[in-house]
Amino acid sequence: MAKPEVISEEFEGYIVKDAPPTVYYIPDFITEAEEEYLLQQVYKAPKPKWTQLSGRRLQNWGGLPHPKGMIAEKLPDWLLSYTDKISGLGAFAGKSANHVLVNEYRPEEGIMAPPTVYYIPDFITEAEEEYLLQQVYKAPKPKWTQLSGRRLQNWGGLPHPKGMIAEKLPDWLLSYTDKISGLGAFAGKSANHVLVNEYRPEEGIMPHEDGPLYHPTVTTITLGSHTLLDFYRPVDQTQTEVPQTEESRYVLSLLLRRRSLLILQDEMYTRYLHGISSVAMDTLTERVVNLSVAGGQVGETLPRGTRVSLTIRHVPKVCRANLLLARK
Ligand SMILES: O=C(O)CCC(=O)C(=O)O
Ligand SMILES: [Fe+2]
Repeated sequence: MAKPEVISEEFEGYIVKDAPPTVYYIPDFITEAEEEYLLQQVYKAPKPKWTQLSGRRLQNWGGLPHPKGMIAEKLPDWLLSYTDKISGLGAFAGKSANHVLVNEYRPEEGIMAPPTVYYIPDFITEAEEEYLLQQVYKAPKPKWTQLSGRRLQNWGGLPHPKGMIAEKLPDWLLSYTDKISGLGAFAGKSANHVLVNEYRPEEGIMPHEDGPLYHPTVTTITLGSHTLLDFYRPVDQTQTEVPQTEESRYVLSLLLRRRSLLILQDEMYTRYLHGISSVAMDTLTERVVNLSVAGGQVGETLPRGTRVSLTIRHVPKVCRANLLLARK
């Protein structure tokens, strides 16, 4: 292999041998005082600057990278002096760094996400399913919101960028949300929000992302009927030659049987869109990746009944005053 281009003479001694020839590791690049200063600045950032992921939390500086172009924001001075120093070493081939990600890992945390899909068949019993359906249909009519293709109930408060005004979950939901939180689905936090969706046959939900207001874990209890939850790659804005149909972006499906629990985390949640197609019957294919646990044969068709799903989540941003009221 050709001798790597050394970005700056003074680093020649720091090339990591046996690694791809583009790795430099520089011990004591900053002093102890600088380390302390940078940590101070990181922890001085306002709370909303942090995004909690499972296994780490992060701050994004400089703008959100996007296929169509980042809407650049000026880096704060405390970062600029370091990014300029590193750019000055030629690390970016004469360009300047304009983006910084701050990651914080506590002991036992890490970036290697654990498997991100859990499917638990028969998470609840038939009696529990019946009880939950009864409670859902006992809710007063105004609790329902009719959307095209489904109707829903919102419990726990309305998630909002400024913070959710939390409302206490009713006991019939709390026993299940607590059970799921107890499994560690929300990295030690407790679920505080439940969306109830009702789909009749031929109803569904367009491929979508759930957005940044939720902890990156979604857990779903399925009641009444199975469905297929489909995953899609987002539209690739950098690729314009070939039209990107829904079909070409389709990745895989999960069969959600009634009484099952689905736990989706991180990548599955942040990288792909999810949706349910508006059909009366589902045909199982080899792209349904959990057939062996969910039970089903490729080629089999399953007629849909009315499905009620409980989408259980943790909304990290809650208005403080109401947090106290929301507690038992
Ligand atoms: O019903 C489901 O399982 C999915 C619901 C969903 O994706 C949502 O409400 O955001
Ligand atoms: Fe969703």
